[in-house]
Amino acid sequence: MRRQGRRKNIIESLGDRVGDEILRRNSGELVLTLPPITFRRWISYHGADAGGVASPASVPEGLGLVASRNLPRGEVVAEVPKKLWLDADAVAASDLGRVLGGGELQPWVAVALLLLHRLYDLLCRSGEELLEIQGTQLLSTTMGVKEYVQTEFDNVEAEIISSNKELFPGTVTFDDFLWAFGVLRSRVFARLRGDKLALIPLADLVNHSDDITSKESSWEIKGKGLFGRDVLFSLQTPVDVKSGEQIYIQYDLDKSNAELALDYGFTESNSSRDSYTLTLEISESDPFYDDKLDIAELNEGEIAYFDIVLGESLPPQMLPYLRLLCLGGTDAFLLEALFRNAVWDHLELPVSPDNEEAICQVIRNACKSAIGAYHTTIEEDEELLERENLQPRLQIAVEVRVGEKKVLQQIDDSFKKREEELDGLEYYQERRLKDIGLVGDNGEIIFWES
Ligand SMILES: C[S@@+](CC[C@H](N)C(=O)[O-])C[C@H]1O[C@@H](n2cnc3c(N)ncnc32)[C@H](O)[C@@H]1O
Repeated sequence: MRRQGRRKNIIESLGDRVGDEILRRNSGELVLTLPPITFRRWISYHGADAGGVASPASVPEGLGLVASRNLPRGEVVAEVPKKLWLDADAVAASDLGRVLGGGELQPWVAVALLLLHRLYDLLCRSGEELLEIQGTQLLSTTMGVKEYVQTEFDNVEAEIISSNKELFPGTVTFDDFLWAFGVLRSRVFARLRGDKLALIPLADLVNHSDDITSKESSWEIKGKGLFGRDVLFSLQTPVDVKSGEQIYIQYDLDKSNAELALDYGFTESNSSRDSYTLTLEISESDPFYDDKLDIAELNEGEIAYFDIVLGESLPPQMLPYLRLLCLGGTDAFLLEALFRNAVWDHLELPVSPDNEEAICQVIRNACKSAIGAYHTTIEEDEELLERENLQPRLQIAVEVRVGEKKVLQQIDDSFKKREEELDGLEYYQERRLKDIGLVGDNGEIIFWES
């Protein structure tokens, strides 16, 4: 499902003048105005199509790469020379590079500006509506991302865009900048981020399929020519593909549905994509705040984030962190400096019934309040998903929120079960008495022989 209807395929506009001819504005939509044959010629002119093995074509996911003959797994389907990439070097070599000098802009901001500079007269200005994601983590992440992009935009707007009107003659709005950010998020290959950030024309047409489960990367950067001087991006098909079928890769096995929705505008039905990030933090009003903070910093840090995946067990560090968070009363001796080196080892196992019960309550209350913040129930969402003709955006939002709720429900259920099992657990004092030989393996008191 496509997130931004206004862009068709940015790649044609990135490389050179031939590309600039291809995109034209048509009732606010970016459209491909040159016939695909011209685009293919442009690609093969630059030697990027690996001998015509795969061609850009219209597919259900928008544009995609289709095999021109039967391709065995590992066959190279695109080889894109560095001169066609949109990366920090392309920025440096452009008019924009001259203006930026060796400035300190983050790589993505520089590339986003280049994108806007090349496309300035083509952008339409429709604002992007938010998904129907009330109560979800996706909403807070989306809002966080928007705020971050807004801050970056305010800086470059003041320092670069408004003072270089010859490079940006139209009005560049926050929406345009957000669009450029969205293009980068959805089209940059996972390991090509940060300083290595680059948009790779042609290769960026490859769509994702969850049926591709191999962890191996489908691409590499190679040197070609004399002494490997010509760097190129080489994309291979991860599986056999028949002639006429689409080539797919796996974008990222580790991304949750919320991340897939945010980055690419689609979700997967695979339950391992349903996840919830629990954020745990020591309360400043905790009477042992300072000691707990010192201890937390030895391990997870002041704020701990735990990604919990549907159907999988809790992250191993979560219970020890929760034990620390809830430590109090007679158990507070573990916070003393004397125990500092061993405290995390002690927290690996149950400390006391009170502590373990407090953990269950804290988590169950947090789950209940998070579930209560969604404006629909799991059942209502499932009913919605069964409806035909659900708007794609609504469908994504519902899939993300129902997945989050299921994970929260799973966490609540597992702590409910734990609450019922508290009597059967072994706690610190018992372990201690066993260690010094005062209690036997079955809990019996051992008396000294006379
Ligand atoms: C790297 S681009 C791939 C080319 C893109 N289809 C186009 O038309 O330009 C990534 C975007 O393709 C679309 N896409 C890729 N795989 C998809 C999938 N399995 N389901 C739905 N959309 C997909 C999404 O819009 C995503 O943001």
